Amino acid sequence: MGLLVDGKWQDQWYDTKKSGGKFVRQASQFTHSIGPDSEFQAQSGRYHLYVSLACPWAHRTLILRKLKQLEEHISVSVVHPDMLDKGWQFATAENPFPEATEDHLFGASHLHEIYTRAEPEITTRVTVPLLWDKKTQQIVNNESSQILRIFNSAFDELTGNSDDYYPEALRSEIDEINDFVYDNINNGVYKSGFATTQEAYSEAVAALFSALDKVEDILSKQRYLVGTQITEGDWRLFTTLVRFDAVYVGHFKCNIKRIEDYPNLSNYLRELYQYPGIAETVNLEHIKRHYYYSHTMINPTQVIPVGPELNLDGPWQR
Ligand SMILES: N[C@@H](CCC(=O)N[C@@H](CS)C(=O)NCC(=O)O)C(=O)O
Repeated sequence: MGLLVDGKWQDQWYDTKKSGGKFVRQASQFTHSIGPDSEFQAQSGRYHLYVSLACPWAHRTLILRKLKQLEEHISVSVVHPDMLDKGWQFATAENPFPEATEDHLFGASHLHEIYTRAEPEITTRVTVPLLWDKKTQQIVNNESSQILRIFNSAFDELTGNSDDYYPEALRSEIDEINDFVYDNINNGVYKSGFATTQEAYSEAVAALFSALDKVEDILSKQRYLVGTQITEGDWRLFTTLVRFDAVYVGHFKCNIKRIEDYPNLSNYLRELYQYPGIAETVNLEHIKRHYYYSHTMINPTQVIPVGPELNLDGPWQR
């Protein structure tokens, strides 16, 4: 784990000293869009997505890529789940992992090489997801929430798929629930797990479970977060829920309850997991391995728990 400073890799864990033990997530640096008004046009085969199957932020983009039938238009490289002293690395013949790949574009050994290829003097954290433009050799975007919006609509003419996960009429409701879910749940699990003081941890975990209680209540009255229609808000929540009982309960100490203990959240989770195409985007082997093996500050033995038994394929009722 580390970051690039002036284009040089530095091995360094998140610095929580300045923030009283709290984990503060940094803003993403590349925020271009794709479309007629952009230098980045929607073209088949032009873009490449770098992801980790373990990462909830990258997972969202894989879900939209699948739902919007973009797989044949946007190629993908999948990093190895072990994110160690040089950050995200690619699989190699000596260091393979099922479903992890090499860097299909440049044969790089680490993801930070892709960032410095775009900007040799860059100072940044080296995160997934990352959307790369093969034509201009630039990074288009490394902010998952924006990549979702790009995938939702920018390639519709190419694919003929106009399914809309951010419909105009629901935008303000989606924005509102997204902000709440992001701050308290998506990022809330990280704020709990990466906290380095009791106070910071206790505060984050209380906010997390109060938010889960609120979402449980919403889902007791309606099928999806903003009503009867599935939207990006649901997919953004899903990628945290599907990791929760397997990793966040134990590794991040988010253990007041499990998702399985919430009747509506657990049924909703199973419904979304079984939505056509989604289960194949979920890789629990990468998920468990990444968190338990990479975060040696939290789990220095790197021992990966065997359980829990999950029931994602079980029946659901909504
Ligand atoms: N704001 C980014 C966050 C992405 C992110 O933090 N990804 C994690 C993996 S789950 C990462 O690559 N972390 C490496 C680091 O922070 O050094 C997004 O949503 O796209």
